[in-house]
Amino acid sequence: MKLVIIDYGAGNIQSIQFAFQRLGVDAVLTHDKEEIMKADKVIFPGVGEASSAMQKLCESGLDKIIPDLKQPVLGICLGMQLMCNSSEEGDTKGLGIFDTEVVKFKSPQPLKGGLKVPQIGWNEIKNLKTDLFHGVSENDYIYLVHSYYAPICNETIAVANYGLDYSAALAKDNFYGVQFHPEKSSKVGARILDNFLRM
Ligand SMILES: NC(=O)CC[C@H](N)C(=O)O
Repeated sequence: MKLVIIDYGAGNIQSIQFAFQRLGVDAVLTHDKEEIMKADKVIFPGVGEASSAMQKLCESGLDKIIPDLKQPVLGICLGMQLMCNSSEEGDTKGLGIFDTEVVKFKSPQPLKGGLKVPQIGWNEIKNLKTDLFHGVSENDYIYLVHSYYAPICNETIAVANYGLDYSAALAKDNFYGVQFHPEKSSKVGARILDNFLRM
């Protein structure tokens, strides 16, 4: 099984690579289009600011191939956000895989209970759908760091609440995206990555 992590200069890729190592799988870090297209599974990571990450992706030409990939693809955090139609962050046009627009948590209102933006820490996931969450329980905890979120939509496969319900994960066809960091989400995160490897 060949697993690649797309390396376009905007990823937290080493921690993801280590997480797969703990599952016994050596992931290849690459920006090579052929290698990405031939892989069995693809991870699309991302941390930082949306428009600069998207710019790097476009400079590498990878924005053209990702939407056409046929194997299971998992976007993580900013990777998931860039798979949506757009992000409010830096007024960024996304890859248009998930049919939704990423927006910012409004601070301090309407967030209730003095919630701070960005959300940093552990939160619960619920309304879990698809085999990505096989063996994961409703209200299990995952780890997140983000200021922007995808609203609930037809492609939502997990929900989190931070002042409002939003998409903790999205799926469409062979594409999956998680707003949280499975590589930093302890046993639950490891289970989700393992489930992805079995798709
Ligand atoms: N942790 C991150 O890199 C966050 C991604 C994105 N800029 C957000 O705030 O939602």
